Amino acid sequence: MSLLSVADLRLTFGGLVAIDGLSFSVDEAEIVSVIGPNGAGKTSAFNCVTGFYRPTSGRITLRGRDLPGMRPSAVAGLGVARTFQNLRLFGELSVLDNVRAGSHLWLRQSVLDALLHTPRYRRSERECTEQAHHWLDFVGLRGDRYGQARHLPYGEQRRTEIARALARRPDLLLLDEPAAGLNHGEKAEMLDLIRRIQALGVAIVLIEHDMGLVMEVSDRVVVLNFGREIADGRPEDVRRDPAVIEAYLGGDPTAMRDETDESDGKDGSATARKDGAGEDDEGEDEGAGRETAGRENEQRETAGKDSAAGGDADA
Ligand SMILES: Nc1ncnc2c1ncn2[C@@H]1O[C@H](COP(=O)(O)OP(=O)(O)OP(=O)(O)O)[C@@H](O)[C@H]1O
Repeated sequence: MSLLSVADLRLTFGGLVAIDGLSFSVDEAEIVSVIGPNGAGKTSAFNCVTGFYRPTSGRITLRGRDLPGMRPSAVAGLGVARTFQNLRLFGELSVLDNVRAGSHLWLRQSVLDALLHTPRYRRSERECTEQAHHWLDFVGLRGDRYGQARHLPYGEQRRTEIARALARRPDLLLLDEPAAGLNHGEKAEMLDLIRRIQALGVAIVLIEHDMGLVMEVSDRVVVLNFGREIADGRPEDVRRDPAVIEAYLGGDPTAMRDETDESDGKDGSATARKDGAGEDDEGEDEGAGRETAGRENEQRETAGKDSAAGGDADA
């Protein structure tokens, strides 16, 4: 049985079909990348798996257990952790406390324990802090872990978010554009970190625009275009698939080469550039319109979730 199974997933927002019949599975300790142009439905798929969105139809199961309808906290409790495209750290809290927030899922203490500072409470708090240090070491955090998270450089904040997700001890980790905004050296470190997470036995679903990283690290690649799945296979097969080259890269086969050497900029992806979906191109083509709509909706979603879901910022 697969760890995660997504079958015929469909998600609509009014008349807009964000996901149109997506099916894929992820085995234990496997790395599956989900790629596609801006607005293809990648983050929406993550949101369906993690309980942030309720799919219109289709099935999502984790070790055979149905997920749709569960709250994000319940999905997290089953061993699914995620990071966000736009970082969601608690900026005012220390780096360490951000990661401790991930470990709290495992604490065995009651409100009474906390109020009375019982030995059990002190023991579990100590364990939580040790765990947080462990995961910060694991991700290779160099910055000050006692300072406020918002003062860390961007790349270090990304590592902190991954440390917090790992502190939940997930079986499945969903990483939404972990290399976005990183420079060349940081991307190489991210690749190494993803491999080390896999070596722990954790399965990873990766959304990433950096084709070099995707091709290097993935066991399988699923390609989405306008909500539809157009390919699912090994990286070397997917990069040669004519449908992928045509739909995703505008017919330019060289665009799927490792481009990490060519651009270190934020979202330095051939996809973003080649399909003309830049934010300045609003209304020029369908892709641009979808991206703009996506950003606006993401902001709405973020605002809504942050207030509605409370602790879901760390879900
Ligand atoms: N909450 C929402 N309300 C309305 N439409 C939404 C919402 N969330 C996503 N969409 C729409 O669904 C489509 C897919 O968006 P999604 O963010 O999943 O794409 P994506 O592939 O992750 O894009 P990107 O690479 O830019 O992050 C877009 O057209 C987007 O505008």
